Amino acid sequence: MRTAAPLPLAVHPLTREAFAPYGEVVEVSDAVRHFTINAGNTERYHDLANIEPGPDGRVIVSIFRGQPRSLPFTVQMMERHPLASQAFVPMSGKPYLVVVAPAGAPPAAEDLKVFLARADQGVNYATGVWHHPLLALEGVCDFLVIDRSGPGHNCDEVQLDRHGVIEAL
Ligand SMILES: NC(=O)N[C@@H](O)C(=O)O
Ligand code: NI
Repeated sequence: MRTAAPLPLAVHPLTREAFAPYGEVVEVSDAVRHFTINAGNTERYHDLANIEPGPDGRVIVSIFRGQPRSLPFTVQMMERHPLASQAFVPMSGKPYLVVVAPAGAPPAAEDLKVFLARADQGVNYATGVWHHPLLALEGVCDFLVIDRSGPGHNCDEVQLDRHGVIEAL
């Protein structure tokens, strides 16, 4: 059977509103609740992400050191964590790519949404949201990762029938 050519995927700027169907954006913003603490020294941007450890789960904090991806990048697979959320907060001062699809049935290439995240934006994938594994850019990058430790299977992977391709930023 002839395999369809990969579907070109547009790259969108990451905003809280656009990412809302997939989870939260962790960033400084006047649109989020914030207040001054520490005798005026510090501004607290409060409660930015819904961290869900899931049944019998424990929230853990890890660091992922990702090798940079090169463009064009072909999206061949997606994964989800059916039990818990997963957050990535960049630590290396570089942008990165986020590829997501709504929770539920395994996605087709047409369901994929690509965001370019700035170096000062983290993301929290809500439980079950399909996403591509870490897509670092420009160099080796560290990310603080907040996700789950606990019993049960918490990572489903699917191969896409039709691939997507991110040609350029
Ligand atoms: N496998 C693993 O912990 N990493 C993925 O979940 C990912 O989203 O990068
Ligand atoms: Ni993941």
